[in-house]
Amino acid sequence: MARPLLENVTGPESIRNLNVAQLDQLAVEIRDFLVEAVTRTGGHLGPNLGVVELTLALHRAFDSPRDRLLWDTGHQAYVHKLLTGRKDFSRLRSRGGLSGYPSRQESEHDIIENSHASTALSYADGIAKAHRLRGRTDRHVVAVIGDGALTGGMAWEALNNIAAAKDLPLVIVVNDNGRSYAPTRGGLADHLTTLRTTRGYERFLQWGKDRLRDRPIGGPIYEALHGAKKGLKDFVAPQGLFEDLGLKYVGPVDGHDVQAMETALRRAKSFGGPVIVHCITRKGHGHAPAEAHELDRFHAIGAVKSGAAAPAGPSWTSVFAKEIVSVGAERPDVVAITAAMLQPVGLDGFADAYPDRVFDVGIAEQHAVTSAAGLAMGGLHPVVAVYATFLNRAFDQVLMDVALHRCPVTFVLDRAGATGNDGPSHNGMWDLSFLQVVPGLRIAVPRDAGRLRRQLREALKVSDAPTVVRFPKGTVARDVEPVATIAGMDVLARPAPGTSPEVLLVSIGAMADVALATAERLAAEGVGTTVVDPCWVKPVNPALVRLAAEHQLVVTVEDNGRVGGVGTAIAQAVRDAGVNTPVQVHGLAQKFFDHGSRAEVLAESGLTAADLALAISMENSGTPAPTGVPRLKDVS
Ligand SMILES: Cc1ncc(C[n+]2csc(CCOP(=O)(O)OP(=O)(O)O)c2C)c(N)n1
Ligand SMILES: CC(=O)[C@@H](O)[C@H](O)COP(=O)(O)O
Ligand SMILES: [Mg+2]
Repeated sequence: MARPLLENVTGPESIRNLNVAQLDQLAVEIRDFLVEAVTRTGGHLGPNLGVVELTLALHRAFDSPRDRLLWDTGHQAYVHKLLTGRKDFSRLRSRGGLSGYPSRQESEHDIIENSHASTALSYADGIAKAHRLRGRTDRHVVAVIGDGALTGGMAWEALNNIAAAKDLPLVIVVNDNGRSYAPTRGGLADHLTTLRTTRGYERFLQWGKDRLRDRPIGGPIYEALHGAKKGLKDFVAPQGLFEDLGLKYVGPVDGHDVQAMETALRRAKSFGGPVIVHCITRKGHGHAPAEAHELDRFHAIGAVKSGAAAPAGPSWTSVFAKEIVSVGAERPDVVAITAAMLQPVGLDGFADAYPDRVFDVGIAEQHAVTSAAGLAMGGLHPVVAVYATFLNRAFDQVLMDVALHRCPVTFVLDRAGATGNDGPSHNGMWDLSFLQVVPGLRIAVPRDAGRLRRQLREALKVSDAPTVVRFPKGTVARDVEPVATIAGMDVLARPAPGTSPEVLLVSIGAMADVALATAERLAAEGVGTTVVDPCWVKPVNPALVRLAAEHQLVVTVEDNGRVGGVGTAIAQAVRDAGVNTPVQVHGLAQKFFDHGSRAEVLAESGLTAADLALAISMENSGTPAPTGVPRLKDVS
């Protein structure tokens, strides 16, 4: 379809003189653009279809970037990007293309790049206070937060502070579509539903809108009714949780009505203190297949390429999903916890089979972990299934609530290692580092489906310590059977007959194929390599230290940040045992990676067979590093 209005949008100022009909037409054009573009590249189609009118109203009521617009989680900022001069979505989430989240290097209109949910209100609190202290009282801060993100604890820590700062010019837009992926759970969600679905209040507003809107005097009366004092709302809707906190509340507003949204936002802006604008939207709005998609309203879709080959095999997640269901039949003490991601982490089958043994705590990873400690203290064995990067925010809970009490909690960390397209805050590259310091906690890193099934069961058998099983995103690696086992470790390859064992290549988890290919390259140079997979990487297996003593060089390869990871722990154990074999540690560079494919992120850190073989050969022969290959000392 032609998109004449969208084509003329070069920045927020372009939409400020459009009339209602033009805005409605522009919304149609934006939706059409999003469906076409995001279907081609993959991305967060549903959330962005739900915020078209909301974003138009925001950029009309406020003056970005002077006014700061913050997007919680940031996956719903595509329309914001379109309205701030970024229309080339052809390489969305691919290296060199637009990020799938706000990006400060892309635009001065973008402020938060972290894709971890429930943070926007805290940023807003800080920025608004900074404006006040710097005398910038004419600048507004607006935070858009979803009903899902509002179930995160940080959001309530922020609200507690914001509510106390009566003169803080801060507008909080609650984008309430009733869903994270699935319908949002919990008492807060129920309260929002009450506000949203109180028929009397909605019907009353609709009556006002229909009858008053087009009359000359109707507008102001409608405005007065819509911006009703508390009395009206109490009369037709229950006392608001937010008002109990001392926050002004405007809404619920139809988030798909640009005019109503703009009116509400301007009213909120005029208050001069913290205000909640509760807007009601529909995820996937305006695109029938998304609206009909019961699972998650096209929350995050893959690229729909005509004729694209089907995935090469099952995903890591699906292997876990199947195994945990069979474990559930054998172990009535096993229960599971998700942080609003039941299906993405593979617990949907378990939930279908054992509905009473799955708990969706909302986007509340800290609560998930300590609640798991409670479940364990109650005699159960909880499985906490989260994306690896999201466990970061529950580190203290793992350390002091689970490990200190030696609770038998099993953490299943999906999307561990380089994920790539979701940008720097989604790479699960931290867990093998920060979990190293947790006393008693044990970590399994399966290399394939067979090991995932086995190690999950091994983890669930541990009754006096927390355990971790972590695996990457995507298609599960092919099964690699060991040629031998040594004290629970799998030997994947030995030096060719007649070749002395020079290099001990320690392959961690899904890096097995890269490690084996590296060993082949080294063998071609006559370098004898033993490839070993420890399977359980924490604590370091003493047999690995003994193997190190039998080789001239130890090389470790892991899909985690280099600093403080498994390789570092092995180097420390080798040193502590008085073994002088040098250890060469390979992992992801300790940096924030630009979005790109998993392969691009791994290659950027030299985690390819070619780069590893070269680095090992150089180390082995002591020759100076050729240009281009990151010397280990050069890669932080
Ligand atoms: C700490 C954290 N946990 C989980 C996620 C994964 N996640 C991304 S979007 C999303 C749902 C967000 O729901 P909501 O805030 O209501 O926004 P909507 O998609 O409905 O617009 C979740 C759980 C995340 N980004 N951050
Ligand atoms: C925004 C967010 O955190 C999730 O939607 C994430 O983007 C999903 O990642 P996967 O596509 O790997 O499930
Ligand atoms: Mg939502």
